[in-house]
Amino acid sequence: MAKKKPKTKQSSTPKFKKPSLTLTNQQKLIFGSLLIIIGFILGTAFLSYFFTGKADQSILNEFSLREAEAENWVKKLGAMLSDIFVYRGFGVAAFIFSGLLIRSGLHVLLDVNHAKLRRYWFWGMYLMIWISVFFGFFGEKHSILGGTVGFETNTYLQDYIGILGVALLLFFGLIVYLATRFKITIHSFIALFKSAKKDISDELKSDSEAFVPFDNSLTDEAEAIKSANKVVKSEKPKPEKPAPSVKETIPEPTPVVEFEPIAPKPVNEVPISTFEVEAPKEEITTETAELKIETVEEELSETDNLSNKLVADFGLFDPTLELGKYQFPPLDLLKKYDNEGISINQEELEGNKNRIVETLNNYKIGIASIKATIGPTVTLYEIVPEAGVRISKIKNLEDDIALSLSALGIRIIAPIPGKGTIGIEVPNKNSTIVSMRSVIASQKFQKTDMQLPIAFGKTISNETFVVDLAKMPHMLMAGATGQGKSVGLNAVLTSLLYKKHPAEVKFVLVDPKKVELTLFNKIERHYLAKLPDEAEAIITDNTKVINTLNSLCIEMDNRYEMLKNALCRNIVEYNTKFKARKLNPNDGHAFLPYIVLVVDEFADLIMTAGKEVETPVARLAQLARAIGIHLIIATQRPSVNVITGIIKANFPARIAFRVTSKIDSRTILDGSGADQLIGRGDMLYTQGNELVRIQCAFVDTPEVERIVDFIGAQKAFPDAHLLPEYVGEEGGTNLDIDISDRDKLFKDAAEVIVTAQQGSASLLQRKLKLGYNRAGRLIDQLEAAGIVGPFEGSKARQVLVPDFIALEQLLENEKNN
Ligand SMILES: Nc1ncnc2c1ncn2[C@@H]1O[C@H](COP(=O)(O)OP(=O)(O)OP(=O)(O)O)[C@@H](O)[C@H]1O
Repeated sequence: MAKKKPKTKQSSTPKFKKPSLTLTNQQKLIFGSLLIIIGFILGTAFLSYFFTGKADQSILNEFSLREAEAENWVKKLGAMLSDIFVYRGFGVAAFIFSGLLIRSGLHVLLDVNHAKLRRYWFWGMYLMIWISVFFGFFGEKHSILGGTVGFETNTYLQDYIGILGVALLLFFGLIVYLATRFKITIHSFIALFKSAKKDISDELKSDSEAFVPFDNSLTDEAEAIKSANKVVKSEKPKPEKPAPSVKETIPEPTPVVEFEPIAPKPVNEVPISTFEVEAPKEEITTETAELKIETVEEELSETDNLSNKLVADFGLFDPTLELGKYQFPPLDLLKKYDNEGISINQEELEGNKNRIVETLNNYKIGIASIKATIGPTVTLYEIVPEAGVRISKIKNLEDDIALSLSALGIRIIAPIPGKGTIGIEVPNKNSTIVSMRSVIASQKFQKTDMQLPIAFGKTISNETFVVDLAKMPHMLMAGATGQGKSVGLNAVLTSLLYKKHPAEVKFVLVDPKKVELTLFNKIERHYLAKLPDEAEAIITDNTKVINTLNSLCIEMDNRYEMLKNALCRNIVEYNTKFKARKLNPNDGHAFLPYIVLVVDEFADLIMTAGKEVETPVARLAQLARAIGIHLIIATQRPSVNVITGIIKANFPARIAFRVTSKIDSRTILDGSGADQLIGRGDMLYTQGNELVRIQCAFVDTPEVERIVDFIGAQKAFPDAHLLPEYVGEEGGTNLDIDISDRDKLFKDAAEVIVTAQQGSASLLQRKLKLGYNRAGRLIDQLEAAGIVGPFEGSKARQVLVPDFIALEQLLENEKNN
């Protein structure tokens, strides 16, 4: 397939090329206009030949005689050239040649797109030969239209393949031309045919509607038929909602509860209650529609024609091609547990339900109905109270119900949002493990089209819970020690490793505890990002985190600049455009992988670095969503001096594992609940208002080890993904750099910077394939030469030279001084 061609690979690592045309502007003017004039003269001569050719036959041999006069509008030269090109050459198709000359002249004059010109010439010559052979096919009678080339080629071909053979060959030639030049496919023919058919039937329909007789009775009849049809349509049976697993109605006045057996829900089945987490469908549709409109508009432009051509020739740009043979980790690296799947303890269910009803009855609260939904660790009893019962009354009985059920971790949700019921969550005596394997294997995760899907675990209705980190867009995770945070982080990373190619996502891992994330060192060159001068990708030293965070801010600014130049609003649009080859890598564009920053112990960082950490984190959290940088921050200590107001405001997605106090719960979730969890991966998730209780998927260290070993053993990128360098406050430049001491690549570097109009060392690293130190030195030298401005913190340096000509002049002046 085209996208697997090694050719594409070349384009995936574009090198900066010097402009190949070395003509000066004056030379371009002279040469360009010469070509146009020649083309024009030829065109005139050819046209004249069809009127004056016969008369000029005689003077063709008397070219050198001055007195011999030609009737051609371009006189003797015209007569001779048209004899060569039209009569002895290609007939009417010779006009194409003069057209090509004029077009070439314009290209040289205006200095535009030479690659395109080569294509024009190729297809122009092709068409010339085809037209000439086509007219030649009709014999000597029309020899002037096909020229000698057409006639002779025809007779030659007919001797070998006969008339039918030549006709078929011509037809094939035409198909090749139409298919390649106009991208015509068999489908476009079918579509054309279909639309024509539809137009005709529409027309017939509108005609018949236009001829509705002015007979009232008839019209009424038609109306009646129409409305009858409508009724029939609207009476179509609606799809039935799945029945709840346990449902019972308590008849008045004394409620009697009949508990039916509760069937376990198979994994992946449509749940009883669904928590919509994925983005609404319309959002995606609008985005796609906007993209489509954009594409249609841009297709008109020149650049788009070129990119379409490139896509036709090489296929869409494939960022995964550099590691084309990369294999995703197989499912069997993850452990299968024996006690997976829900086992129902009928006695327990019955007992719990009776106790709930009794407790409520003791307080004179009548129940209209009760049903249970069994989850992996808790069972949700949904109660519909009798009319007139105050909800707050039930809410206040939380402790009493907990006492009567003699269970920890009872949570009352009154009312369940979006439902007219009250929920009582009661932990199961024997909880089941939700394995990472089961959630990764689920259809919901496998078939998802989310950008950064995370399979967290299972909801209370045993439904696999998958969310898109790209939509969150940042996540705060808190919980007391030993309640499942590290497992949660591993579940996030594992989900992404199972779904995203190394070229599509990069992790920046911060692990002050030095133990939790070190395993991921093995996939440094596949999935990790780091600062250019760092030996280790995983950051364990708090002081280094500050540099990394600031570097991410620079990366963010660079990406915004790239998006701005590409007229894109977010990373998805940008990458779509880049894949469609609408963005030129020579202009500083590149495929942007998502970057996920994971901080395992944020409290530790804030305690040691305070504002220095808070400011870049808040900045990233505020701005980085559109450009594909996402933050996941975990902490054991959810106190207000760790999770500050500014951090909280920018992390809408929050996860709480069990915490010890209501205050901690409130700090994370803005409400209680996390203090009533039972631990071991029992968690609450919120992305706004609604709280979802989830049993986090369990992934053990040996499983993660097997995954990273599997990935680590495969071919990797030469280095970890390099983030832009960040020179701390102590960093400065020595502006007295001697011209003779300059790097050999100084001029190339200057050209790269001026072309991209972006003064960043990382750009030089990418384009010229340099290490960090050399690129940094080059930037210093460029600053000394006055090509880029001074260091500006997190922003890219300003480029002080507007274009190539100014650069040439600047360097020339330097030499002369
Ligand atoms: N989703 C889960 N399912 C089952 N058991 C779990 C789950 N998550 C955690 N556990 C159990 O809890 C233990 C502690 O989990 P984990 O190491 O993730 O806690 P932690 O919150 O990261 O603790 P610390 O903050 O001290 O690192 C695990 O070893 C495991 O036995």
